[in-house]
Amino acid sequence: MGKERFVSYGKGDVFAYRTFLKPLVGVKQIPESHFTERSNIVFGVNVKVEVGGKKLLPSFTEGDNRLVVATDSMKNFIQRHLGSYQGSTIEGFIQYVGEEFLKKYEHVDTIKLIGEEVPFETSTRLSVNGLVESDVVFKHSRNEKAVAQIEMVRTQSGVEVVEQNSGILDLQLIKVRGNSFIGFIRDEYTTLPEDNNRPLFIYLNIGWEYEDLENSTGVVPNLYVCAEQVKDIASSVFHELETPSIQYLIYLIGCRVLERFPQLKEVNFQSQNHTWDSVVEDIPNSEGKVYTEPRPPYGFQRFSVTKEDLQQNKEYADTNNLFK
Ligand SMILES: O=c1[nH]c(=O)c2[nH]c(=O)[nH]c2[nH]1
Repeated sequence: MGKERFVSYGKGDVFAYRTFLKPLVGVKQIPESHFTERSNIVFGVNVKVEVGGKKLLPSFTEGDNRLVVATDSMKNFIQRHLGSYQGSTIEGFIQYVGEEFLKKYEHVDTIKLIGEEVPFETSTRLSVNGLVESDVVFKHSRNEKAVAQIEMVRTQSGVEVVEQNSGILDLQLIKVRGNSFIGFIRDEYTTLPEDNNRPLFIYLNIGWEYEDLENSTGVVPNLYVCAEQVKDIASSVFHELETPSIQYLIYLIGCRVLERFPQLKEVNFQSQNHTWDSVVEDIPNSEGKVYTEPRPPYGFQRFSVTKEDLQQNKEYADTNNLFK
């Protein structure tokens, strides 16, 4: 038997904004973060949907559109379901859309949804008590954003989730001192000098997977992992560590995330090195320097950290008195 042919189609950049979605309150507090809740006064999401199934084959091979749900209708389906969604998270929303879509269109066997946050930050306003957060004006943010993905298949008994993950995209952090990169292989190809004090600028995508799928939706807020908190863990660990490399930094960030959130089974990383190039090394009476953008190309790392890593790292930390 040959491999079954892969058939799918869908819609990208389905933007949907909901005002006054149910707030996410009651999340666990962690020492690395001030974050307490998401007001969800503005909830923005950019969804990509992809559906598949054997019955869609004739639409490709015969031009038979009888079982084609127009991708335009998929867009409407997603947007209208944001109006009826009762929860508070992107994960919960895309799971709801997936379940309802497979219920509505019985000839569709699989659905994959990616939801990227369209982030809005709070802004301040002047009140009689001084500066306070506005509850009506928000600032469109071009910084990092939360993301979630779910993949579901129809089975004989119902619908099964075959993959779920959450994450944060495009987190960009600069640490101005306390970073080295030394001790790497020096041979006939090496031109990079050893550096005891580099301005380390990193781009991070961080993903995480739950032990138990149920916890990913935020229905039990205390067991939901907020991207805002993972971001704060990343910057906190970056601050604490005299970084010998990005490789070791992301490993320790992963261990800390797993320590704070035992409901996760894995944390994974895609990092990029965008360390600035030096232009002015010595400024009189100043610790400062002048830098510019690095020349291409850029370096990158991919790594996943699991519970076993956390255990090993704990033993190491205990014997070396780290994180005290
Ligand atoms: O943190 C780093 N890891 C590397 O593997 C590497 N390679 C390189 O040229 N610079 C860096 N920095």
